[in-house]
Amino acid sequence: MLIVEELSKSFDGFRAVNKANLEVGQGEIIAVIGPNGAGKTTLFNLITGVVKPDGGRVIFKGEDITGALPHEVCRRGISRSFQVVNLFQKLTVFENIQVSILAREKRTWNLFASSSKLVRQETEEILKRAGLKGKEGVVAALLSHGDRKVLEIAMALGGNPHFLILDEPTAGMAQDEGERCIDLIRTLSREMGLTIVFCEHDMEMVFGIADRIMVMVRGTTVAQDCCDAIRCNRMVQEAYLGGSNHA
Ligand SMILES: Nc1ncnc2c1ncn2[C@@H]1O[C@H](COP(=O)(O)OP(=O)(O)OP(=O)(O)O)[C@@H](O)[C@H]1O
Repeated sequence: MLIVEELSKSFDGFRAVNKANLEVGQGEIIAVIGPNGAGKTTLFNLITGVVKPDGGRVIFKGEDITGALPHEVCRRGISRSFQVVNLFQKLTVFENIQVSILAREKRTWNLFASSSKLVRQETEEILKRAGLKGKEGVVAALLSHGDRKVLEIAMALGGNPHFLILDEPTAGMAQDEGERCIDLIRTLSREMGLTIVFCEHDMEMVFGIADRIMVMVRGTTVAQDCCDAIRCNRMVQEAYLGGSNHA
């Protein structure tokens, strides 16, 4: 479904992503892991058009989308959440989701216009799916950290994606919030058939949910394999897991 070939990006001569490769099949859950600064977020930025690559290609569903703008990437079915949560703080949970759906349809949200009454059914469905029912009237700024991150995933669903990219979805969450978020990711994969790529530092979560794992070190793909193979990969252990089998 997605092929990343030799993708590269430098910032002021520093190679943040260095000929990275990634292959993602339809319906897979792929974890991208690597130490701080390995280039995971930059890789996601390159795939989603937030940053333009210096070299390499991004092929999605057989089409070359290298360097496409974020809205074009989104229109093709790739949605994402960010490491730092991106919400409309003064809007309610319901309104935030509505905005994301209206944005997909190229309409703008206005509290006093008929648009606010639109897409209610789809908003309700996303609310329910994300487990945010009962919190629809809460202003985003007042949500717990976990709910804010889940709302961001719900907003990504507003783009009606086939492919979801999540940047550290459970970071900073309390254990119960993290478990809820993991359940949500599994549900999105199983029930909606979404293909999901995420990066995460919590190895328990990574090994518990991923079908396959891509390991990045200093901008480069050092391994891409199933969980068991990654766990046993000596190069991964030395480069990332500190030489011992922490995984
Ligand atoms: N816009 C930018 N300008 C300059 N340097 C950047 C920029 N974006 C990323 N970098 C640098 O590129 C490297 C890779 O950063 P990136 O955020 O992609 O790593 P990461 O693997 O996501 O790290 P973390 O796990 O800490 O989030 C870092 O050294 C970072 O400082």
